[in-house]
Amino acid sequence: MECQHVSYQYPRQAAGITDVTGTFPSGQVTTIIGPNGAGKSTLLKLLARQLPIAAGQITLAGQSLNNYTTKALAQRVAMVTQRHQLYDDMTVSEVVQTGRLPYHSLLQTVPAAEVAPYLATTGLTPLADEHVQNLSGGQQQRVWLAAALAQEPAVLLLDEPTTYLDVHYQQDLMQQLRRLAATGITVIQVLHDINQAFRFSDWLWLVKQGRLVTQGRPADLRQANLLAETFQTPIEIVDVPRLGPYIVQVPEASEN
Ligand SMILES: Nc1ncnc2c1ncn2[C@@H]1O[C@H](COP(=O)(O)OP(=O)(O)OP(=O)(O)O)[C@@H](O)[C@H]1O
Repeated sequence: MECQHVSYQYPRQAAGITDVTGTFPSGQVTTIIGPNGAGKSTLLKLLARQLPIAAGQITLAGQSLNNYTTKALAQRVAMVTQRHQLYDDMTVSEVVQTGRLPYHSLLQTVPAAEVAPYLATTGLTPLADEHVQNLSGGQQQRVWLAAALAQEPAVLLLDEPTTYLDVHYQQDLMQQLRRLAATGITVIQVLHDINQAFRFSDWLWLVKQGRLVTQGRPADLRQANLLAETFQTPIEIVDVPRLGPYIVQVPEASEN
């Protein structure tokens, strides 16, 4: 997936995305990082075609995103959604069945057995008949992931997927995303934890004020100055035994 000179502006707002050109390597995990309000979620929405680009082009497999029919796009691009009230009365299995809609005409015609593999890979098989509203935040997060995987997408988009997860499940999810990427899925996520981003990504996008500051491999972007400039806060990189380089935010020079 690629962005070429992509711009977008929210109606009657100065904020948006300005002239973004960059790549999301196939079969790899790309993480978009940057300060609050930088435009990370907006970028994901543009990649999912949930917002119309004002200028430039986004391409998927060499084709403009705009050339795909809604159904063809849903068979290729899936966004792991945030919690949605619409799903409250549905069972886990039913929500995951919605992910199969791009391949069927009606939800009623999606065979329940078709979602078994997605329930299994997300560890949800024992919860298949539970109502989504009765699950914990972390379990619900896995339901949204399973529904997105049921779309059999080439590109999987995730906006802050670790939000409701404890440290154990955060790590679990990051490893699962790496495994999905190894199967050929292009994973594109937004994370706030920059150390997690550096540790679990193949490729990083640094965004600030609606622009792509730079993109590259984590090892190449792990620079205190670059990160301090992007996040507007003093940053040092320290070496943690058994973990390696770790990015820490340090007090301003005037603080004690
Ligand atoms: N629906 C909207 N209408 C108008 N402006 C919006 C809308 N959504 C976001 N914005 C503005 O666009 C800019 C980018 O927002 P976006 O949510 O993409 O940033 P972000 O990098 O994901 O931020 P955060 O890290 O805080 O989640 C912000 O200035 C925000 O106020």
